[in-house]
Amino acid sequence: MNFRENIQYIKGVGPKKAQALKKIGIGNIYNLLTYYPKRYSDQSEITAINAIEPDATVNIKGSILNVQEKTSHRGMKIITVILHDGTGTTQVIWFNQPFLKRSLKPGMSLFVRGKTGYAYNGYGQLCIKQVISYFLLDDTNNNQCQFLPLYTLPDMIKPKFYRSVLENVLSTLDNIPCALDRSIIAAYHLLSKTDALRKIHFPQTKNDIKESREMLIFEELFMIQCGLIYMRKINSQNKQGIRCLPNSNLVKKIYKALPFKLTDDQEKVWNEICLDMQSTRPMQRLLQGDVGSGKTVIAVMALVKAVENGWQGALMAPTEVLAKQHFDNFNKLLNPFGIKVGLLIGSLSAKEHNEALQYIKNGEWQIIIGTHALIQDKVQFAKLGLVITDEQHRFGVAQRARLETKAEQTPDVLVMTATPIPRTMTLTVYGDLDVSVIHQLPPGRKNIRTFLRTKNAREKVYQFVLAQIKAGRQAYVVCPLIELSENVGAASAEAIFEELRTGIFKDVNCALLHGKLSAKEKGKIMQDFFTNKVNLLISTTVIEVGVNVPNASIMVVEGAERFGLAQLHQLRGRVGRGSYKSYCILLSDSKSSKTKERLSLMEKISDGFVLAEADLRLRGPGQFFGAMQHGLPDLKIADVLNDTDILLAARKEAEKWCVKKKSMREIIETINLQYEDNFFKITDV
Ligand SMILES: Nc1ncnc2c1ncn2[C@@H]1O[C@H](COP(=O)(O)OP(=O)(O)OP(=O)(O)O)[C@@H](O)[C@H]1O
Repeated sequence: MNFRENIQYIKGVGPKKAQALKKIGIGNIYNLLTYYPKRYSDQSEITAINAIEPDATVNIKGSILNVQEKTSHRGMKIITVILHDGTGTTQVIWFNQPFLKRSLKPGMSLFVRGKTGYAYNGYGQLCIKQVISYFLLDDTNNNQCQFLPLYTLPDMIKPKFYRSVLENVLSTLDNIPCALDRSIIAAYHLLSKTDALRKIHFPQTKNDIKESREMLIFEELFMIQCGLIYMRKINSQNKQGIRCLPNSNLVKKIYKALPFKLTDDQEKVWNEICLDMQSTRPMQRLLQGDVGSGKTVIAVMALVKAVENGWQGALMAPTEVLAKQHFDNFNKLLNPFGIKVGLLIGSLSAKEHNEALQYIKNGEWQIIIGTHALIQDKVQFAKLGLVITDEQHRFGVAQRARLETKAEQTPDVLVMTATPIPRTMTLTVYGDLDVSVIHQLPPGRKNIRTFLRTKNAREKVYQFVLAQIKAGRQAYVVCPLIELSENVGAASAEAIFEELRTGIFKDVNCALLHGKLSAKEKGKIMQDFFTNKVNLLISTTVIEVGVNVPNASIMVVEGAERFGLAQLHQLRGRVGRGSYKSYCILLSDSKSSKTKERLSLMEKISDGFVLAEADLRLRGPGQFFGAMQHGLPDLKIADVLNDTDILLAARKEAEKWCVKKKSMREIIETINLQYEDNFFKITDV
């Protein structure tokens, strides 16, 4: 069987349905097999119609008494089925699926899983308002299993059809590539891959679901670990890295010129980096440190070390605001020592841009700070020896790799992140890197006092902000994006800006910062904020990463419920960066007890790692990972938080297997099949 065969050619699919399936990532047969059910509906758990409660998800079974089609005043087709089960009758409502009128007939028996609510018809009857899945009970296909797999499918693809396609493919399944060797399958008492795939899609018992999940989770985590270990091996063994000498004059002078003494953690990390840079093995290191823990100074020292050894160093920041900030700070510190620092960002004029390219190419610039602009094809370095990416989760692994390829010899790579990543996840996300962590904050930092308040307290909160500003401090007000689109977010920030600027803060210099502004405008506003010309900065999350204004001591977050904890912690890290007592006030009117619980963790926990762990537990890895844009392929079935035991076992096996070159070929074939060559891209085995 050719697992890469286009799904379009499977019996019954055709071009239109294939297109719809492609949108959810199913382009070929292998994708189809590994598109796993989101959940299972236990069909034996049937709710009697007279026991239905509002706002619940229920399974009901009954016979159809009547099928009606209506058109709403907005032109939407509504199909209403009256279903009777001996205890009572209820309506089941579908929108815009007029074809149901033909397939559902009085007298037929129907299974429906759906959300309950009150009908819009004015009589307020309880009904099934949102159908999740349904099928006719006389349909033998569906009657067979107690556990009905539920998939997220496009409207056009009906669950019944989808299952028939799957059944068709599974019935002819042979020789499916499996990353796990027979000996691992036996040692861990796992199902064979073929059995696991059959049972995950067509389980007969609860145990089938459990066993098939175990096998597929093990295989998935094993593949990710093999990929990461292998990438690291290729980087470290086959490539000759550059070798720096032990620290000499320049590094020592700049170390002395720092306005503070490094913390013990900073010292430890600096030593680790020095050792990496002094070895011929290319450095591949992740530097994790909580917000404000002082990672930047470590980056500066590493860049200087590269320069002292005759190399160029590049630092790639996630935003122009941040690149500019680093550029200004680095220049202040390094210019007196004759080190040339340059800036390459998208908003340079054509002339400046060309000059920058020239200076990078001829080696005049020794340290180059930039954004994504650094990875354009046009950028050529004279002698790139060190690549630092700041906030790597905003780039992908692939982008990091692109910057590395701009060097003739394999450069040293340092990835910095302020997103505290729980330990179990570091292994999954950054399994290809060595890890250094700065836990300590610089001395003298005061805890940022955090409060959760409702909108009733808003007036009082802003009075407090005003008092702080009058005392000479600066403040941030962060507004959420209403939709995912930055456009809409700008509108909401705009409204708050207008309200504050013309109201309570009418005598204060306010500015509005959001993603719709040009990079130049953004730069100007940030400059005015750095120099205290602007006292109150109203902003969307553009300011989230890295901005360092020690005089800013208070932050108000509007609509705090819209942010994840990790993100709130990042935002909060913008204050408390100097010696002033600092505050973060979260405004939220959310009624949800879960949301309140989540936000109140911010009041209690100041350690970013502890908070990230809590966030992960509350929101689940999907959203946590989603927000991080980690650059790894989405896990198809494993959940790194709950599957920690399997993760550790898989890691152990992966380490053993990656030593054997011969067996790696098969594993990598499966990896490339599962992730469609778009993550690991391993060809050279
Ligand atoms: N050892 C130290 N002693 C005193 N102050 C320090 C020390 N290290 C760094 N700082 C100062 O602490 C502030 C935060 O440092 P830095 O910007 O490097 O943090 P960061 O880890 O990059 O934070 P973020 O992730 O939020 O960008 C800066 O003003 C910096 O000058």
